[in-house]
Amino acid sequence: MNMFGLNGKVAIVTGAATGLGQGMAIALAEAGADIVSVGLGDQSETAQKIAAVGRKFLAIDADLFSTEPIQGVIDQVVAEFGHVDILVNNAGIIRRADAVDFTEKDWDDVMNINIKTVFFFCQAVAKQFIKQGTGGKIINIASMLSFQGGIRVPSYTASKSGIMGITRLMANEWAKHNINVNAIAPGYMATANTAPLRADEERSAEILSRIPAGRWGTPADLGGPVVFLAAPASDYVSGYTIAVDGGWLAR
Ligand SMILES: NC(=O)c1ccc[n+]([C@@H]2O[C@H](COP(=O)([O-])OP(=O)(O)OC[C@H]3O[C@@H](n4cnc5c(N)ncnc54)[C@H](O)[C@@H]3O)[C@@H](O)[C@H]2O)c1
Ligand SMILES: O=C(O)C(=O)C[C@H](O)[C@H](O)CO
Repeated sequence: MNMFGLNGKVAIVTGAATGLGQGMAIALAEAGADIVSVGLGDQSETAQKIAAVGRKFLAIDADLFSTEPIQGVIDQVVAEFGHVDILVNNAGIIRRADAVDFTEKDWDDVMNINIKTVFFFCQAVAKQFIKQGTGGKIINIASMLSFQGGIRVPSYTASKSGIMGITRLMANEWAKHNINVNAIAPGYMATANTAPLRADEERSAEILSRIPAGRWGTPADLGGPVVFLAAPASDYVSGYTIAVDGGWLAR
């Protein structure tokens, strides 16, 4: 068995049209998986990059603000490929304002997409893994702010700390079905999510000065960790959140 091989596996990646999701989708495809990208926006760039690797690609338009599309997505994937093996819950949003000014809408919007939908996507795919009798791999995208408070991102911090907690809970309950649930906590990565931070010279310099690697992360930096957590190599890793942060947390 190739410990890092994903040949014959089907991976659902949410929010893979851009950024970290696209980077992880490419890495999973390079390891042999066929890719289903679920989310909003133009998926053509991801489609092109997966085709270049020689794997199958299916784009499904779905607004993950609501849990409503989830079962239909799984049914469509099973109809197309016959099975699903890997779920990467990557789609997420951030809203920034001081805690004293933070609105209820910004709280609810972030919590809906970043944690409620993630939990119910995990639940639906776990039911499918159990039905298949194959086990499976779930990888949730957390953040440095699963471990730290941060500033001006109250609902984001709540959602990403919550991700670390429910990742452990689901791992505990579903290990008996050979389902591994783990998370990746990216550090400060150069994507649309952090564009306002990188545009602010002072904040950007402050962040960079704290990263031992001396640079912002890139989508490709998540490739190795996501393939590890999707592959047989991590079969005994359960409920863990791996920081991929250029040393930020260790400092
Ligand atoms: N960039 C960072 O520094 C960083 C650090 C830690 C964690 N993260 C997390 O990584 C994940 C990916 O973010 P990114 O940095 O690549 O930014 P991004 O904005 O490029 O990616 C977010 C993706 O989620 C999708 N999405 C947003 N709302 C959606 C909705 N309602 N329905 C379906 N899809 C939706 C977007 O279309 C997009 O493809 C997020 O969960 C984010 O919180 C990012
Ligand atoms: O601190 C902020 O404003 C962020 O943007 C946090 C980053 O997006 C990221 O989640 C850090 O891991």
